[in-house]
Amino acid sequence: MFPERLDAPQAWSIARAMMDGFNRHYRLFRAESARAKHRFETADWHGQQRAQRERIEFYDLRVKECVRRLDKEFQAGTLPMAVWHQVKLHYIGLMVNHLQPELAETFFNSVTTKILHRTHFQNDFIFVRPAVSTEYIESDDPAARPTYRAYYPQATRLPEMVTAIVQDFALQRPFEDLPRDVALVVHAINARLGSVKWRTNFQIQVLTSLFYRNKGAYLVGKVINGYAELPFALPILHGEQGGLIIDAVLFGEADLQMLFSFARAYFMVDMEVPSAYVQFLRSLMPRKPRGELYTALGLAKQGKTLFYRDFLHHLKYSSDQFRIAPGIKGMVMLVFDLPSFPYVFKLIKDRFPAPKDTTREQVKAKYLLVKQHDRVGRMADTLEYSLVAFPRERFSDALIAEIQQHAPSQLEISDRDGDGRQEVIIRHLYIERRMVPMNIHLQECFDAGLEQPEARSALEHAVVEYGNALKDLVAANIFPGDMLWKNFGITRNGKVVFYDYDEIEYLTDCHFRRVPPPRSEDDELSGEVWWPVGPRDVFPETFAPFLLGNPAVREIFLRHHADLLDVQFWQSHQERIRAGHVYDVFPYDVQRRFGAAAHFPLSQPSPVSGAMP
Ligand SMILES: Nc1ncnc2c1ncn2[C@@H]1O[C@H](COP(=O)(O)OP(=O)(O)OP(=O)(O)O)[C@@H](O)[C@H]1O
Repeated sequence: MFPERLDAPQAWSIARAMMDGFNRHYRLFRAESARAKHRFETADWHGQQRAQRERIEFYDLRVKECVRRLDKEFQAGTLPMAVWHQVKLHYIGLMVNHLQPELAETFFNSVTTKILHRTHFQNDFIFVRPAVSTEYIESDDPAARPTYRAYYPQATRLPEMVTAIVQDFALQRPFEDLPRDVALVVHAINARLGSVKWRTNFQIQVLTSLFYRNKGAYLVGKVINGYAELPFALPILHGEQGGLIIDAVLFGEADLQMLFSFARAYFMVDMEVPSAYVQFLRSLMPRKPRGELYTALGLAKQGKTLFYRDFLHHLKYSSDQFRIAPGIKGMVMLVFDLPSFPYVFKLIKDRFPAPKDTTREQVKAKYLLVKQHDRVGRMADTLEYSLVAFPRERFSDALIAEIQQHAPSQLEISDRDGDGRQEVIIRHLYIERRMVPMNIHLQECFDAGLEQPEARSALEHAVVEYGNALKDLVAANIFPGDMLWKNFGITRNGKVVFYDYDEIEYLTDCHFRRVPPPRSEDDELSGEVWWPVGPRDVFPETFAPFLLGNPAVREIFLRHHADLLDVQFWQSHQERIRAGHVYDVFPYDVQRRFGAAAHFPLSQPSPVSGAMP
């Protein structure tokens, strides 16, 4: 029950201090995101990547700062619960006209859960559920920019309209040839809309901040005509002569999903009302959970909060049991899933068998490296949680036995909150999107029979995509370490994504070597590695025997990606990266590029069909 009177003298000051802490966080977050425009205009690619990496740390730093302040000024840890009740009420009052209330709630939770005991993690003290609505939030500031702008064609034609849309972003770098690019965009829109009649409500709505990431800026919006809405995005890049170019038009939910994929780095976007951005983006991608959209906008803590709320809701409305994930078990990670829920849960085992030579801390460091690095659409993002409780009755006994055997330090089974129900509490885990492991996918193709055209085409797609994934990782200065099929998964859209990070290295830290000539006939005949191998030595010639045992796979791989078996390929890219080159990796099919064929990046256009029949 909430108190009738707010009579604790410190409660208001504590709530105010927490809100100040959040406001400072969002101010810094927003300023860093806004600076992305200048970095883009001046082609400061290394700066952009550094900022993307560093911004991820902002949140935890501000939470720590705030906890320190509360301890110092209010001895927060010693206050009675009656005071915390009132702190929450005052805080709700402070959110009434706030422009980021949902983020402020999450910040409040992060701070209070560092101070209060776990038994108080309930809606009286923290925001288990949101208290404030995010609908129709607008800034009253006359200088504030709206969330999106609407353009109507009445007086103008489509080319003028598209030109105005692009020019309104006032990018401080000239376009190489804007009329040419606008003509290409208009042609694409006309081709897409076909001969439909323009209805009275025909308009184009565009989000007012560009979305920056790596070497690109993305203009995001939708065309509305009658009852139809067509989402679109225009990637703006630097052309070869240094001027700006519109590189393609992406249309529809699938293209946008690829742009906002969980396997890519977070965008930098200058947003005053993030919930309004999320609402707009949701209208373009209705199937993408709101949590993933917040994460894609760099608001990863909010993404985590929403994910967890969705997860608890799913648990309540499902009845299946957690089980060991299908596929080959990991030596380092213990992986389980809930069949009805499209994510996997991964925990680090307590011991690793030979030849694994690593520690829990090193594995965590590799996962962190991936979180902070550009994931180029090829490495799954992970959400990291501590002390997660699951209902015991949802765990199969086999899974409990598995955890007891391989990760006992991570497991507690108890009635933590004293409600008479046993819970499985996992000390530390990662959660990531579930994919179909590649070994299972390939086996399904073989089982269907490669004389079937669909199975053949699915196999071809998977193998070409696998090579592309390796090449995109190269472009991002990543060597996956363990390249076996089982360490890659295939997504709903047929993309191949890597998920096993414990042996990952920067490409520039590896030594790519040729296998030395045999010293004797014995060397030549032995099936063993007889030459000395250093910790980061890699021998590309040796990939074939363990990857390409199947003749059909081998034939496809060699046709498209034989260069991956050549030491020269790896060394030359390593040299370019060392010399400061930042490769382009496009979040869309390279065939979609207007100037396309002229310069493909490292990877190849994918064959069309990726799905299994
Ligand atoms: N995102 C995912 N989607 C579906 N299955 C997954 C996913 N991540 C892991 N798995 C399954 O769990 C298994 C083990 O996961 P992972 O490769 O991460 O563990 P590992 O211990 O690092 O493996 P290794 O022994 O190769 O180092 C995979 O082979 C796969 O079957």
